[in-house]
Amino acid sequence: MLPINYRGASSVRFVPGDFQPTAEQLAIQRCQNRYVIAMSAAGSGKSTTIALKVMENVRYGKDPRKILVLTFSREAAQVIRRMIAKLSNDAQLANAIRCVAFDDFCVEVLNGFGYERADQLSSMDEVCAYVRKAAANIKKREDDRVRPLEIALPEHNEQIAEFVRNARLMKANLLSPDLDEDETYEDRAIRYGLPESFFYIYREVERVRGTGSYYDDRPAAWRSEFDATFDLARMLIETQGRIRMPTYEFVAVDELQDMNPASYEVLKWLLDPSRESVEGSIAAEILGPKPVYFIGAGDFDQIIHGWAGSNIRFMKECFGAEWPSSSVVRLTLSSTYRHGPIMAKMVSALMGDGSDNERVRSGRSHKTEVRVERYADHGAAAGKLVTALVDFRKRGGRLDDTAIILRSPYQSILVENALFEAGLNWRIEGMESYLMRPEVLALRGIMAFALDDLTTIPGDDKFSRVISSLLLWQQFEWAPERLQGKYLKDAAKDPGLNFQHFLQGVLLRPRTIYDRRVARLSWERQSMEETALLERIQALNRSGQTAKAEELRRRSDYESSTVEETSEERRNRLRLDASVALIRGAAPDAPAHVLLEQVVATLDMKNKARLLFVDPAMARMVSQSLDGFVQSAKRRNCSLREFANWLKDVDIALRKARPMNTLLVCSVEAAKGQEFEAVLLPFLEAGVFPARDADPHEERNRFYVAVTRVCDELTLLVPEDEQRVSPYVKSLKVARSLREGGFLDRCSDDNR
Ligand SMILES: Nc1ncnc2c1ncn2[C@@H]1O[C@H](COP(=O)(O)OP(=O)(O)OP(=O)(O)O)[C@@H](O)[C@H]1O
Repeated sequence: MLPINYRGASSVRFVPGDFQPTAEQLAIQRCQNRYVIAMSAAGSGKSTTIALKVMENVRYGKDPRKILVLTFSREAAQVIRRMIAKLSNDAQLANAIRCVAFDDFCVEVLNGFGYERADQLSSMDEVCAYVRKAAANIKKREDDRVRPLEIALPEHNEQIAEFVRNARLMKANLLSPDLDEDETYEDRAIRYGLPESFFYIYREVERVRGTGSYYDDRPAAWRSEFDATFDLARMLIETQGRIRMPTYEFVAVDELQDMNPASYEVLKWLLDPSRESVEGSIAAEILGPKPVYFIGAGDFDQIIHGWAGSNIRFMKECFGAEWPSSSVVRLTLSSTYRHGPIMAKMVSALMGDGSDNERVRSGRSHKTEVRVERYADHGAAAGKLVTALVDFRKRGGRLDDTAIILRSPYQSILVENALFEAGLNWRIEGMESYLMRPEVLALRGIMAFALDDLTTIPGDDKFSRVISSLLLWQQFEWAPERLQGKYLKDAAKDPGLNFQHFLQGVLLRPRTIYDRRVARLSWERQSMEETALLERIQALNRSGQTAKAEELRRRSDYESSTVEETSEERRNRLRLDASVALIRGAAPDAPAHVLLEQVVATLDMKNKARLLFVDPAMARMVSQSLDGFVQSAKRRNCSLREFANWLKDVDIALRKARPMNTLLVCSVEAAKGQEFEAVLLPFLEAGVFPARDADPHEERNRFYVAVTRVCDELTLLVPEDEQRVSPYVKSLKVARSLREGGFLDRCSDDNR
């Protein structure tokens, strides 16, 4: 049943009035059960069905403001909102319905409690500082004890990264940092198969973070990703729901496979009707609580957030276990409407058990073209991407409905450069443009300084971003307050001058006792202290205590003239100095890539990456990014000044890009929940996708998510050397699927 006016090349894939739900969708839409669960394949219309169900609720009188749609990414929340708008042809209605990512929803609820807002940390590296602090607290405490415990504290980045990952899993599983009654650390260690020391640190980090009991006045000081969900879930358990949660009459969760025990706890409270009477609504007290209706839709094969506690066992065994079975219905959506029969066959081959069982059928007669392109090296792959895009556009394809999906952020260097050279506009989701990555910004900052041309880095935010990157790479300790507030505002007035001052006067000058002391203060505080000192000296002089005044002045002079550097600080300073000298001493036409390679080596950036980035995979990625940056200079084959100016042009092009006629370059995570007329997947080779050391199961799911984003045209770029082709591309059995689908003539590759 698919009499739909399909529009092919358009991101609006149906005409609002013409849309006809399938029988399966109608069954879900009209189902009267209180809890509806639909687990089915990618593109089978889950989000669409959620949108239909939401509209059905509105049609039957539910206030749109009493409807909540939760997803697990902001992009996916946008997709549902757009679907509601399209299906209902009513943007206002779509805006009235709350569509929001789960953790953002929890942040909003927690902020509504009137606490001061917690700092939201976005990277593992930011969390790392707090782990170190907690480890130092434990060490100090144990050192003070007569019989200190033997606790192995994490010191190196890799240990800290492992700690952060395990702590996330514990939080996803709602494990309180405090021991239960009669429980010992040893019990916990045995139960969860982790060392005892993990639980000591977990407890201390959470104490420092101050998750704060609801009855406690102390709010959390900071939250990293998913902490808000954990905090809210714990508060709900602790207060037995006697806190002001917003109430809804219908709740939908898309990407249900990403639920974990913590998010489930929040969901349970949202679905618990007895809360209304707790809030004292008179109507609720007389009539009894109104039931809250629920729909959840997901796909087990799309679990790519195992580190955040998503797992099939929980979903199959625990999710909804306490709901009365008569109220729960599990319905399915068996056909995909995103892509045609060939893709459906390929997906079945990729995810199947080796048998010929179809995992998913296509409900579309419309074909999905599949191409496999071979490349000699990554530079050639980027060139082939551009050729494919230009050809696609010539055939009437829309770039704003096209995505290049990347496995790893460093891969964007070649891709962005190739797009720029071809005059194609792009935007980025789920990662940063390589131009804004800290290692590249640090190099651009050094180039700008040595060449004495800060205009090569455009944008009002350049000052703070370049300085933050340089501070990071120079391992230079500066209070975060110094990068905010007045100093930056002043600096922005004349960034060139201030940048020179910053490098010359701060990073390249040996640190004195005074520098070290004020590095921990804000600029305002430093200036207050300086004024106070002057006033004190003047007052002493006025009152005739000249010796005391002289003593104060001498002490202050001593502090500002006595160098106090660690050997590491000295090494880093000298390395920076040598890098600047190297650029300044080079001939004006010396090739950029040769100089950059020397600068990267002089600064020892690759080894430093292992020290700076907590996650080893991140350190590896940074190293690859540095190589990619040098390679892109080599491809330009120009002087450093020309290269810096060329980077400026790329930067300006990216800043100017608007969604219209702009293709998307994104991570798999950001692509999840979205779909595109054309999808291009470059660099599909063993060790790259699947990435080395990644969980193979999750990696295969990641590949599945990436390929299933396509509607009409899929381009897979693989190496010429068959041995190096990604095993996932091989499992798609492209040629076989095309042959069986009766489209062998369309196969541009003999990939079996
Ligand atoms: N009844 C239908 N007729 C035609 N097209 C449909 C129908 N239902 C859904 N679609 C289309 O199928 C495509 C996939 O739908 P949707 O995004 O809802 O799938 P999904 O299962 O949520 O996908 P994923 O899990 O990959 O995010 C969309 O383009 C949607 O418009």
